[in-house]
Amino acid sequence: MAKQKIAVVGAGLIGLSTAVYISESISKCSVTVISDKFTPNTTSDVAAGMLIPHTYQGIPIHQQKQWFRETFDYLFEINNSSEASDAGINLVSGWQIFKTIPDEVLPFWSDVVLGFRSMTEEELKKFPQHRFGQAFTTLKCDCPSYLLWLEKRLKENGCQVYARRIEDLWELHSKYDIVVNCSGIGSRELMGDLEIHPVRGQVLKVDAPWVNHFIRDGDGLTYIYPGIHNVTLGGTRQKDNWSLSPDPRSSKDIFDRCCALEPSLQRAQDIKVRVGLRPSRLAVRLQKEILVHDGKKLPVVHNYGHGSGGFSVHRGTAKEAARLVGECIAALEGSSLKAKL
Ligand SMILES: Cc1cc2nc3c(=O)[nH]c(=O)nc-3n(C[C@H](O)[C@H](O)[C@H](O)COP(=O)(O)OP(=O)(O)OC[C@H]3O[C@@H](n4cnc5c(N)ncnc54)[C@H](O)[C@@H]3O)c2cc1C
Ligand SMILES: O=C([O-])CC(=O)C(=O)O
Repeated sequence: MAKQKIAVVGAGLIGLSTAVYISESISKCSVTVISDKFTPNTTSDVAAGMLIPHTYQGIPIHQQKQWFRETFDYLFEINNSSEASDAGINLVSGWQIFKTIPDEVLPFWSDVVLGFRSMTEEELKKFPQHRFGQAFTTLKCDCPSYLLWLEKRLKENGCQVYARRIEDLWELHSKYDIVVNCSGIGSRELMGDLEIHPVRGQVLKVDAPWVNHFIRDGDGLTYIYPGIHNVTLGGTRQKDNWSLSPDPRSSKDIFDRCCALEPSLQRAQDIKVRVGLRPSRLAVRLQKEILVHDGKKLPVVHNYGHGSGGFSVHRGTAKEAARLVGECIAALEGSSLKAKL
């Protein structure tokens, strides 16, 4: 049976990780990634890259937990290998702190991260405005390094990569058997999906090598995340704001909020401002769709809408997308067999 030709649209975290998973798990296919932007110019490059899940309201918790666990285990294995520095993965310990006791004292992901516990009174003394906290160790990606590492994996696996904007998925019908749509916020235009909307995030990437413990305010707005090459200071969450221009007032506000939690950041150097649009949706769209045009069919697998939590679940959603691609291949093989009989 001839190899099925698969096009993956999008070269952010989700497109690259899905293409890698497909190329490693399905032998009877060839994989091509097509995207108008690549690292370092995607939303995924801007992210802090911390593995702390955000809850998707439209997805059962057991499913989200499984995606997180698969992602955590995958990156933990890389972290424990000689690939860790190339892939930009590090383990980081720290605190998530709350001004009032949260409803969820034990979040669903507490037994996936390492050493989860409540903070002690002694630890909380550092944060006089906060009454409660959780201490744990998790993983962090240096996002541009991780995206380059995924691109390298793709090329080693014999995948093709093309720079091109797709106006309509149907353009791919003449050359490809199956399309995997990982276009993130681009799906609003490409699929006409009005459920997906931007949540603008502005962060600062600073040089402060003495900061090696993360701090996240439980409201999710303020965070200090030390990584391999810099410390990410966040942030903003501006719903339906499409502006990619840095806002100087937000930068000052982020810096002040972070310094209030970690005063030594006043000495941070080399402050760079980055802005990204989180591709937000009530639920990640992870499903098959058959496009039909003039009686011809094009199977599509969607994998987009990861919002604030793409890094935390990407390997799990890539695995699920690959399973759906496998189902499309089985259906195509079944129908070509029938046609021959
Ligand atoms: C400030 C900020 C901080 C964040 N921090 C974290 C964090 O700490 N932890 C975490 O888990 N998540 C975090 N996130 C969320 C995470 O960045 C996203 O969930 C993830 O990057 C989404 O990846 P993606 O591949 O879907 O999107 P993108 O990176 O936007 O990739 C989409 C790709 O599709 C391509 N594309 C779109 N339309 C078309 C088209 N028509 N034709 C061709 N190509 C197309 C684009 O060029 C791009 O390559 C953060 C996000 C932001 C903005
Ligand atoms: O909330 C966090 O800790 C970081 C993040 O995912 C974001 O800013 O989207």
